[in-house]
Amino acid sequence: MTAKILDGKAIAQQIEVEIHERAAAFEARTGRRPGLAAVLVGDDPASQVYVRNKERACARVGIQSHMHRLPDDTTAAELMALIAQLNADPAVSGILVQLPLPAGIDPTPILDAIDPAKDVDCFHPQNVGLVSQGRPRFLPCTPHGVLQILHRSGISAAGKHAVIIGRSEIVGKPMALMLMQKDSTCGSSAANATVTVCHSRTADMPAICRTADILIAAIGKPKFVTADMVKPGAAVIDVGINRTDDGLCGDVDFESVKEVASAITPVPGGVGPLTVVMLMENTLRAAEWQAAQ
Ligand SMILES: NC(=O)C1=CN([C@@H]2O[C@H](COP(=O)(O)OP(=O)(O)OC[C@H]3O[C@@H](n4cnc5c(N)ncnc54)[C@H](OP(=O)(O)O)[C@@H]3O)[C@@H](O)[C@H]2O)C=CC1
Ligand SMILES: Nc1nc(=O)c2c([nH]1)NC[C@@H]1CN(c3ccc(C(=O)N[C@@H](CCC(=O)O)C(=O)O)cc3)C=[N+]21
Ligand SMILES: [Mg+2]
Repeated sequence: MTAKILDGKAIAQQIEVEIHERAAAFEARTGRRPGLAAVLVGDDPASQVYVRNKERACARVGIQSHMHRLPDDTTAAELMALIAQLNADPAVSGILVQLPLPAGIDPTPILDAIDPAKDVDCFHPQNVGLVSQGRPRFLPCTPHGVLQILHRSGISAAGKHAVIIGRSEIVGKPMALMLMQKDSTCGSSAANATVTVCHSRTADMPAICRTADILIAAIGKPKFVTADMVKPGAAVIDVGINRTDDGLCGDVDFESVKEVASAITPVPGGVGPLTVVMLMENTLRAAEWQAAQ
């Protein structure tokens, strides 16, 4: 079997059209644009790329982007002062602090200081709690993007065994929460999957992965998932983005796994573009709620 390639870029473009229309309606109704403040501290090259992609997406869908590029010797106190200013600014609907922060700054108090109503990454404990309880205010961008890829490709997760490799707060853990939800929480079909989460302490991981109908890799290790770890006919979602000497690659060994899987996301052009567009959705959602207050 040769897998169907799930074109994340094309799916993201479809969703962008929908968001563009909603953003235009918002502007017509309120006389102002939704605004996204992005804070980038330091000069990490990957972060520069991601933030630039987010800025460009804002321009395409009709969201005003407010960029804050700060030097890598910025202090935690300076960052806290900026967050307070953005929290109070009515032109700012959503706030994103790009991770990782420079080594000297603990991200937790910074992220916790973001107004939960503007927390478009869905990192604030209040928003994570709401997702966990199945009554989300925002949905975390990358896991939401993965669900959109599945939904818009006609791959139902209901009753399936979904195996996630990785338990980070940004990808693996919220992915598990969303896939196990009973009811529809994201405007796509209810997930209703049976979920297993693997991590670096998991014993006999290849055997667990081979039982997955849907295998989601969020590890951060190039080509970690090989064909022998994949059940024939499984859908494989590659969240990983690794910069190697041969360029960008995912956590999945695409060339071998595509011969076993029924569907697979490429890197680039898979999950990444969905992460960006779901951030746009959250920013618009934030603006709509704030306008209704
Ligand atoms: N496409 C997109 O939009 C996004 C892509 N990414 C990419 O996804 C990848 C993962 O990101 P992120 O979740 O932030 O990464 P983290 O480094 O925070 O988490 C990696 C996870 O993988 C687990 N892991 C590491 N090595 C192994 C191993 N040998 N066997 C099993 N599990 C292992 C870790 O286990 P343990 O917890 O035990 O340490 C951890 O839970 C990265 O490549 C990142 O660049 C991230 C965010 C968005
Ligand atoms: N506060 C915060 N929120 C995040 O959502 C966040 C973050 N910090 N830190 C880093 C990770 C990673 N991430 C990506 C965003 C866009 C692409 C993306 O646009 N990818 C394209 C292009 C990739 C490229 O050219 O490098 C693709 O996969 O096709 C990827 C990954 C968001 N993250
Ligand atoms: Mg990708």
